Amino acid sequence: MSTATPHCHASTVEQDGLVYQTGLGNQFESECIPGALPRGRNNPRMVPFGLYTEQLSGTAFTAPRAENRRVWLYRIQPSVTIGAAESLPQEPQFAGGCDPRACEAAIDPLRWHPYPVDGAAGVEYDFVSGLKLQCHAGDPAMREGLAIYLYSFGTNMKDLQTHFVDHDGELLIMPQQGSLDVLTELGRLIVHPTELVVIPRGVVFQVNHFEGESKGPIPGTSPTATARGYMLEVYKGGFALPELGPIGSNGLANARDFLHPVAWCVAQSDYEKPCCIVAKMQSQLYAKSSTHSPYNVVAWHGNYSPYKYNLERFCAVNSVTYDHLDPSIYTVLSCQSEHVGTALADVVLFPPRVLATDANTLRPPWFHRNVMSEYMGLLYGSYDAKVSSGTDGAGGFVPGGSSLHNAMVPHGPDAATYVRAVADPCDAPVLLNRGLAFMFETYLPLRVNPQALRDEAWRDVDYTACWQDLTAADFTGWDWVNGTVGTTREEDDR
Ligand SMILES: O=C(O)Cc1cc(O)ccc1O
Ligand SMILES: [Fe+2]
Repeated sequence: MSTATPHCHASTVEQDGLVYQTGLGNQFESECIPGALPRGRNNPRMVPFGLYTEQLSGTAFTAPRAENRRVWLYRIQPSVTIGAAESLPQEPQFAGGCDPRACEAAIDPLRWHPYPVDGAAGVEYDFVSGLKLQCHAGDPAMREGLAIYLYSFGTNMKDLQTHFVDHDGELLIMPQQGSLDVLTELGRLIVHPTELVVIPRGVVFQVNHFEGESKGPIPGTSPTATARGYMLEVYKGGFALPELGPIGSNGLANARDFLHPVAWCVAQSDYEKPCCIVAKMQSQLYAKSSTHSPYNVVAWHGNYSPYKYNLERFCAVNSVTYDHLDPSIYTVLSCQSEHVGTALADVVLFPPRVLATDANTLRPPWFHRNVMSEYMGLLYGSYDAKVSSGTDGAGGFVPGGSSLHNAMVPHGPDAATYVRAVADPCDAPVLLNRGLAFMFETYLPLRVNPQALRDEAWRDVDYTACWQDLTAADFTGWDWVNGTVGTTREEDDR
């Protein structure tokens, strides 16, 4: 019999000097002052240290157990002590001068360069005022739909003493350039490019530049540079891991790679400082002034918490025989609609991977028209369906850029990619690692911010030219009258 002491690995990890709790969907608990978290019950009359108990729910009380999300917060003062709200002018936040209801239908394939923020002007924005609505569907008042934004900022929210809370939706933020220091009621997360962070509906948070070393594939991004990236807001429900079906119980994004913060409370000396909480409700912005910090949660337990995930941990599955499969195999997170298998929003990754299909498979994506709308972004490098992209200096689909192929809108590989792929003998598997692209896919047709349609410095107005060199299949000499009559098909013509 072994006499060795068994090792128990606590399910926490350390990164950038912070501790995170691992998993997704499990019940977490954390206290930043020992003894602050009540044991054995949720709302004792005598709370340790005289803290106040507050429950924050993310689903209806009666939602099925598997979907039910809520967190118990033990805080210095309850959230209701924050002052009354005053409405703010609609502009410039969230709309970039555009009411989501004023967004326009888009029927052509669309592509954008990174949002042009000129140096000095860009620095003036913080995360909230630097949000630019790009596309939108549905209505937060009906809890149906989503919105897609770009963000860019040079100013820290902490320097303005501002915080943000979204009553409308769960937020998924993907930095493309510049690491983020995200402070939330439940704790702090450092988020680097190639990671994503999810902020549940109703959680107060603040986004600042990370003052440590900015990581990710874009080296040398200094803390004072403009940070930029993408943000997806779902008006209904929240994100969860996709079902795996016949893939089995492992693969794609593994639950243990999701990192949740530990309780983090502002020091007593910094607590009573006036600040402003910007709140969004039904696409309208409000300002609430507070005499104290919202980061006063000393302990919490539950399963409704922000989290981050490193996209480089994604375990991709693909065809190892023939044919290019549907991109749903790369789903990281999904926000389902009532219709089983149909997403309000899928977050899909195109990770570095081996292409191992046989010699008679066209390796890039096929031409297609999809009932779902496809919004794409590029985190670094280039994307395999677009030769005219990335580092060749020719513009096209570049890091920080984006594209939209709305419901049923035709698209596919550009002409240069197609010609190159047909000529490729595909006689061996290849490692495809030229970049990292992602897609937000939704069953709703999207409407576009009119500015995003008209701003010629932002929109890539020549996008559709990339398909114009696809020449017609050549049937010269074919007898159209008699040619097809009575022809038989070879049985196995692969
Ligand atoms: O349009 C795109 O580039 C995204 C995409 C990629 C793919 O491999 C298959 C289908 C698809 O929509
Ligand atoms: Fe597509």
